[in-house]
Amino acid sequence: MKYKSGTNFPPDTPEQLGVLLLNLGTPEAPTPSAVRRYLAEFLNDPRVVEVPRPLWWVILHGVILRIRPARSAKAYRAVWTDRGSPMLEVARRQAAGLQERLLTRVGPRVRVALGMRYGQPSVLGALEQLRDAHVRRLLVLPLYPQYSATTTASSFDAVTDELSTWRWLPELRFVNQYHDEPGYIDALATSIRAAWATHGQPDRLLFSFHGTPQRYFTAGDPYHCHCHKTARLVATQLALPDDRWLLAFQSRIGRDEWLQPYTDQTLKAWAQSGIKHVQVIAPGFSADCLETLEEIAVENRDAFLAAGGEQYHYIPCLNDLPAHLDMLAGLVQRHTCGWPERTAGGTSCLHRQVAAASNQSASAAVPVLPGRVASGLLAGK
Ligand SMILES: C=CC1=C(C)c2cc3[nH]c(cc4nc(cc5[nH]c(cc1n2)c(C)c5CCC(=O)O)C(CCC(=O)O)=C4C)c(C)c3C=C
Ligand SMILES: [Fe+2]
Ligand SMILES: [Fe+2]
Repeated sequence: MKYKSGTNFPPDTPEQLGVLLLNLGTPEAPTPSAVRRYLAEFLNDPRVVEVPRPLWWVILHGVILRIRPARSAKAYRAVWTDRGSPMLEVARRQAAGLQERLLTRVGPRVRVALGMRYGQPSVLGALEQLRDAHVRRLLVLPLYPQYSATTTASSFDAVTDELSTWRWLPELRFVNQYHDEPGYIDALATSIRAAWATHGQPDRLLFSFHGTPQRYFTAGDPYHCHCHKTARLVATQLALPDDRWLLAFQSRIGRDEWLQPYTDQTLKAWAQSGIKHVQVIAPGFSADCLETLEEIAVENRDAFLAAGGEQYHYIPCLNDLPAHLDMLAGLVQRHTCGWPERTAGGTSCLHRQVAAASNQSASAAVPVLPGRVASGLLAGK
């Protein structure tokens, strides 16, 4: 048969709400061969590298995949732990923490699965896991606060490519971005305040975001604007004067112009101009990874100190901080709002049942719907 099916369920099997948590992915090992496999998949994605395919194939296989894997593997070795790649380890904790919160807030019929856009655990495996748990409504949540076609849209492609091979599709919703979500801004501001409490206020705070080629921005990608809005909202919440912070873009690859200013050049210029104490936060990364733990926390630190800087502090990503997971759970609740649930007796809109339940109890507190997926109905926590 052309289209795939999952397990058959008896007619009264309760349906589940599924949350597919996605992140970029990471190599399986910090070795040149594993990194080559990872980069071959990642850099072959037309959302990431918008260059005509035949030309890109020659550059990728003829040059990049011959040189970069060994260099990147060395960097990966510097951040690898006994538990593997930091990004994957954090992602597992994020998925478990989100599952736990949703079980409490939403009810027993909600499943969280983790998928990586490139590598393992795969998007395919995560979708199959949810399908086999009888998920009939699926919320896809890519862990990229700022929308970019290179990341967010690429996650969408991976999900829909797989779903296009299925016979019975779930209902589908997709979180596009959460760059100005109040809980996210609060969590970032809280992390920065904690760094100030430990190290004092720096001369400058740098918000460093992963870069993208400038031409993607010119072509209409909103990523640059989302990054700026995130940084501005955090700075406003901290009441930081404009001359005490800046936004910059890191991780540039190749010779094309990428979004500016560049993180490494900015830090070096600051040190050379006599700025002694900086703190760097990377709000676009939902989990610490190679780009934060090696590039920001080691490489850029060394460069800043070598250029005359004296104090350099990297403020970790939100990772599995309770405030981060609470924000993600709230986001899931809001984005699943109004989803009706199919019950044994037919389809019923839980909105109406919640309204009825809260009419009965004047407190209108979080309504308890035993045995049902109250999913988005309990929006706003
Ligand atoms: C070549 C183009 C790349 C674009 C465009 C790009 C955008 C982009 N990436 C992230 C997040 C991450 N990128 C990470 C690693 C990484 N990124 C690229 C290339 C592009 N990224 C490469 C080749 C690599 C691999 C490492 C290397 O060889 O330098 C990671 C870390 C993954 C890990 O295993 O820890 C993250 C996270 C975003 C958010 C983004 C656009 C907005
Ligand atoms: Fe990247
Ligand atoms: Fe990098």
